Amino acid sequence: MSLWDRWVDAALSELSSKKLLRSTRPISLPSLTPAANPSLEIETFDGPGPWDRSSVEVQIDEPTFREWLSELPFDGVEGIGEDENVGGGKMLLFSGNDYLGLSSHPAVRSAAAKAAREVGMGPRGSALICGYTNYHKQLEISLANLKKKEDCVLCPTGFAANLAFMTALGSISSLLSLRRTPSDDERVAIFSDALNHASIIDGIRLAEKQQGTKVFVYRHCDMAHLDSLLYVLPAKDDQATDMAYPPISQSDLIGGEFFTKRSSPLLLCSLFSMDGDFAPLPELVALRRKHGFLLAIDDAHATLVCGESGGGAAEIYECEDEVDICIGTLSKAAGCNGGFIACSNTWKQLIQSRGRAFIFSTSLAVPIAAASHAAISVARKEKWRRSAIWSRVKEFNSLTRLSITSPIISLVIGSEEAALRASRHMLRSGFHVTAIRPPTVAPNSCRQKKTFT
Ligand SMILES: Cc1ncc(COP(=O)(O)O)c(C=O)c1O
Repeated sequence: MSLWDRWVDAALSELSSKKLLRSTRPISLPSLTPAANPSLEIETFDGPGPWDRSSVEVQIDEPTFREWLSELPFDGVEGIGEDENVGGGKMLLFSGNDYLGLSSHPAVRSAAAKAAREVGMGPRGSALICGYTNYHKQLEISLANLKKKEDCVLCPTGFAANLAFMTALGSISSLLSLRRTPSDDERVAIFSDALNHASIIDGIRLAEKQQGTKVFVYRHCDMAHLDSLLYVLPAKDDQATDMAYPPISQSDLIGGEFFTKRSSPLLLCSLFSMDGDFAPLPELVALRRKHGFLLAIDDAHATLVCGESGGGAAEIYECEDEVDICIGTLSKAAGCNGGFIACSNTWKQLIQSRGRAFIFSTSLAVPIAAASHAAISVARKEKWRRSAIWSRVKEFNSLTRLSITSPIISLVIGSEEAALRASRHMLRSGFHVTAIRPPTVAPNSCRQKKTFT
């Protein structure tokens, strides 16, 4: 049992003694959809069908298109005259995150439609009150299997999943310092990549407000910097550093052993949404073995896209066992909506009892849970979808001689004006690509972000 497992156990005992431990009890709805009845077939195909077009083809009407163009700078050549037909109409989406095109898959549509017909949206309430059903449970099981974890917690969005995890994490030291504000050396040291997604950053800010954490930001993907930051933490248990994990005693929990290099969680995106680069997971795993931190990844862009069975970035590097917590979203390659945290049973209990973004939010509508479950099954079976997207990455590299490593292509252009001008050119050529600019990225690194879907 790791030190973190012991702390989570101790936090759960504390919650239990205060009668603050919460758990979900599913409401049983008629199980006529594949999400609730796994024996029902999910339709899959050996190659793309006409439905795949509808996930990338969108329609923009002319007034909207005209207004949009008028907000973008042009260099004289491209002025729009009052009477000029600017186009609009059909455009190809190069800006979405529906990497496998599952939002329009027949099995996903049918699961959502059947669930809506049978049960409507499902009980509207938070999961702890009445919003958790057999459909949600089924989805949690399939996500836990996909991520090779004991269990899973569903949240309304991926953003909420990061907030819920972080507040649960931030509650540990306050719970274990027994109502006192945790002293400096009782706080949990959180390590975060400089280019982490806004939801991780906001989650960390919330955790900081709970006064039980201290944050260290390391330079983007810079493992030497991370290693050096992990070393500057006071290691009070130096004689124990060769042990797999030092034994924990009551005085460890209460009396100031928190802020050691073993007590730090590390949070990062596995695939960074703005740069399209992967976190160096093998190096992180080596550092985890050296320092013993809790490794939590946000696998939002890699889930269903990476790995033989779509298990995400950790599956590529065969290090799923070394990832303690895997957070993700159902709004990208699953083509649906919602967030999740794949974790151990005990972490699930803690998140359900302390993760405010989980506790105080209405749970996913049942048709979304049913559709997401169908999307995961399809993505696991239709492996050709993953192969197709990775061959597009290879093709792009050989055509452009650029070396992108994922379906997210980030072309850094520089100034905001230049990025907007490039967007205008793409829009007029029929490609829906928007400029990414501050506050999403730094002022001088505005870019065109394109995604292969
Ligand atoms: C890395 C990352 N994490 C979390 C999220 C949030 O997911 P959701 O859209 O489901 O809230 C996103 C994108 O939206 C993301 O890119």
